[in-house]
Amino acid sequence: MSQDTPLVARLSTRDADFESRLTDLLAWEGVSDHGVQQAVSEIISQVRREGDAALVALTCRLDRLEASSMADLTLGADRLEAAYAALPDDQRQALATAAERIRVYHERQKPTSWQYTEDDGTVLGQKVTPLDRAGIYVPGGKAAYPSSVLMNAVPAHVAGVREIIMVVPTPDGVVNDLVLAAAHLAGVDKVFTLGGAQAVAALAYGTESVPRVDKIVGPGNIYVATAKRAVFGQVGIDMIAGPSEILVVSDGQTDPDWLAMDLFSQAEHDEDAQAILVSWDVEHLAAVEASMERLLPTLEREAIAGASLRTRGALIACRDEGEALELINRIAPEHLELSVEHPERLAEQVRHAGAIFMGRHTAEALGDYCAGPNHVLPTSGTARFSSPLGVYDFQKRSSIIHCSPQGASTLGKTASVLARGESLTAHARSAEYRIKD
Ligand SMILES: NC(=O)c1ccc[n+]([C@@H]2O[C@H](COP(=O)([O-])OP(=O)(O)OC[C@H]3O[C@@H](n4cnc5c(N)ncnc54)[C@H](O)[C@@H]3O)[C@@H](O)[C@H]2O)c1
Ligand SMILES: N[C@H](CO)Cc1c[nH]c[nH+]1
Ligand SMILES: [Zn+2]
Repeated sequence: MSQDTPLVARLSTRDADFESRLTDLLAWEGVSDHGVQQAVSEIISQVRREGDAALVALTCRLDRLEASSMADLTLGADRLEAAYAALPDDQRQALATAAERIRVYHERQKPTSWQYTEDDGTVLGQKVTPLDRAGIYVPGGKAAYPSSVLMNAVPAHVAGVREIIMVVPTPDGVVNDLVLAAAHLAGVDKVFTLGGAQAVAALAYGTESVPRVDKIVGPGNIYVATAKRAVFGQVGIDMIAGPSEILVVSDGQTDPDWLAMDLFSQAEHDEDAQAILVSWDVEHLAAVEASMERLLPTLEREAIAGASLRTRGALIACRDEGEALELINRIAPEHLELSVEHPERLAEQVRHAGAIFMGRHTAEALGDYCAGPNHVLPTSGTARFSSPLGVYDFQKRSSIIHCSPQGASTLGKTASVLARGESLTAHARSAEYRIKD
C-alpha cells in the first residue's frame, strides 16, 4: 500500500456508492480465503498423521523455534510458578485484581440445574455438567496476551472444568513470563508452546503428548479461526473470535484524541483488525482524523495500526442517531463504544454487538483487561448469533425425564399414536408396554 493512501477512509451514508463501499470494508476474506484454508487443512492432516513429530516440525518452521522434541514445547507447573513468583509487585497485583474481577463477574453467569414435578409425579428437568477437559488457545503471534489467559481460564474454573490445557505460540522462542504467571494464577493444568492451526489440530485430535480436549475456546488469527472451524464436530468450539474490531459512535462531544486512541487500541492488534468511527458531526470526524494523523507516529506499533487503518479503517458520516443505529446492527461489531451523552437510549436499540461500552469514559481497553466481562468476543458480524465467552461455554446440559407409573401410562398413549404415525412400531410398542389398562 502506498504511503499516499489516506490513513483512514472517509465514507458518508449520503454517497451513492456508500452501500458497496461499506460491504467491501466489512468483507474479511480470512476464514474463507482459499490459500489459508488449504494451508490449514494440510497442517491438520499432518498433525493427525504424524502427531508430535508434526508439531515439532511445524513449530520450528512457522514459529522459528529450535525444538527437537515435545519436551522443548512443554512447560511444567514449576516453570509457571517460578514466573509468577518472579513478577514485579505491580504486575502481580494487577493480575490478581483482574482475575478477581473476572471471577466475580463470571460467578453471576453460573447456570444451575433445575427440575419440576408434574401432578402425576413425573419429574422433568435439566442437569448442568462441566466439560471434562477444555483446550484454551491464547494468541501470541504479534503480541502476548496474559489477559486472554485469564479471560479463558477463569470462566472455565468457575464452570467446574476438570482439566484445562493451554496452548500459546512463542515465536522465535520468546516466552512471555506474564502469560505463564497468569496461567499459574488461573490454575491452568498443562501448557504447550504451540500456536496456529497445528495447536488447534493437536487439541482436537490429540497426539502422544497433547491430550485431546472436549472443546477449544479462545481467539486467534485467521489460521486459528479457520482451523477451529475445520475441527468443529470433532470437538466443540466457542465461536469465531478473529481479528479485533471496534465501532465507535460519537455525538461529537468526546475529545478527538481519546477517540483516536480508542480506535488505535484495536488497530494495533493486527493488520487485519478493524476500527470504525461513526458520527453525524462532520467537523468532529475531521478533528478525530487530525488527531489520528498526529498521534499515530507516537505508537510503538505504528506499522501494524497504520496498516490496519489504511486497509480496513473508516470514518463514517451519517445523518443522525437513527442511521448510526442501523449501521451498528448491520456491522454487529465485536466492541461497540457509545461515546454519547445518553448511551442508555442508544443501547436499548442495539441488537447486535459483542460488548457495549457505555459513555465517554468507558474506554474499550478497560474491558480488554479488568472490567470483568470477557474480552473473547464474536467478530466479523458473528455477534448476530454468538455471545461473549462465558461460563456457559464450559458446560453442557442433559435433559432429565423421570416418569411415574401414571405419567408413563399417560405419555405412552400420546407417544404410541405419534410413533405409529411415523411407522416406528418398536417405539410404539415400547411405549404401549407401560400403558395401564
Ligand atoms: N476476538 C477476541 O476476543 C480477541 C482477543 C485477543 C486477540 N484477538 C485477535 O487475535 C489475533 C492474534 O493473532 P496473532 O497473529 O498475534 O497470534 P495467533 O496466536 O493467533 O497466531 C500465531 C500463529 O499463527 C500461525 N501462522 C502465522 N503465519 C502463518 C502462515 N503463513 N501459515 C500457517 N500458520 C501461520 C503460526 O503458527 C503462529 O503460531 C489478532 O487478530 C487479535 O486481534 C482477538
Ligand atoms: N481487544 C482484544 C479482543 O479483541 C483483547 C485484548 C487483549 N489484550 C488487549 N486486548
Ligand atoms: Zn484489545
